[in-house]
Amino acid sequence: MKIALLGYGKMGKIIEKIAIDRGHEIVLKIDYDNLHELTVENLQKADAAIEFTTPASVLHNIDVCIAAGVPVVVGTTGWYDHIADVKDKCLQGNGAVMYASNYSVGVNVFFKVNQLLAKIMNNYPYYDVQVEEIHHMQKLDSPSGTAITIAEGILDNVAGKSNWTNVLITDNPETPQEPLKPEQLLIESHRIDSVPGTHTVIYDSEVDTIEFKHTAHNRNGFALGAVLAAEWLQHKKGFYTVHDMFNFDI
Ligand SMILES: NC(=O)C1=CN([C@@H]2O[C@H](COP(=O)(O)OP(=O)(O)OC[C@H]3O[C@@H](n4cnc5c(N)ncnc54)[C@H](OP(=O)(O)O)[C@@H]3O)[C@@H](O)[C@H]2O)C=CC1
Ligand SMILES: O=C(O)C1=N[C@H](C(=O)O)C[C@H](O)C1
Repeated sequence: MKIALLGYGKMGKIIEKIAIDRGHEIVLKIDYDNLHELTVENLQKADAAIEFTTPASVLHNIDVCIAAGVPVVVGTTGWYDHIADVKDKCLQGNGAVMYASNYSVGVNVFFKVNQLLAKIMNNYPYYDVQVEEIHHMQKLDSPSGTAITIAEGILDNVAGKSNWTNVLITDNPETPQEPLKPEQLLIESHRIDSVPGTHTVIYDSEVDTIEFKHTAHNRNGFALGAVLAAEWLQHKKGFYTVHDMFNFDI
């Protein structure tokens, strides 16, 4: 398969290696310094595009892929308020778009078990629940997209929680913190060194604590999942999430 890489940063470089190892060819690489090469004509040289850039550029990049008729796997996070608009554009433009807050198999298993755990814990309202995420210092968005997906899995199943709220923990003890309402699900974000991504769901009661945790050791799992998604999306039309590709029903 011929692949266009939109974004050639930490993820783009690993995706390139994994794609080549799987027998694919990279026909276009777009980064901040050659944005003028992102044209419909150039994109049409590819069978699929894989997009890992920034929250500020992702919407434009998806638009160009739809205009070119090239399926696009979107990894960028931090744009999820626009999902409904992007879905409309994709369907109206007869495009093919897949998005996911996290493409790794391990995290997608974690998402599934998180929903099951939340269903069980809904019967025990004396446990309070919160989500914690830790990422590297260069991360632009908070909370992480993965933490949002985890929070949605909890909000769908735990009756005592109605919406999530985010606190980015800084080193500054003066940073004001709003008091939390009981129905708010806290997502605590930490930015430490070069951590690839750690997510923990914590159910806490007076008598004990249950911690459910996923730790990425590197970015290879995210990158492999994105390449698998491009293989899956090739020749399809429509708007998909990674859940359409992974089937963990038992
Ligand atoms: N869904 C998933 O599984 C995962 C998602 N992510 C998400 O992917 C995104 C990228 O992550 P990561 O690779 O670590 O980030 P990086 O900052 O390492 O890479 C982003 C790259 O995009 C480039 N860029 C900026 N603007 C544009 C543009 N308009 N068109 C093309 N390229 C552009 C940047 O160039 P320059 O540096 O010159 O500005 C940079 O090289 C983030 O949103 C992150 O949250 C990350 C891991 C897994
Ligand atoms: O920015 C990152 O690095 C990551 N972003 C994704 C997210 O926001 O959840 C996925 C992964 O955790 C790494």
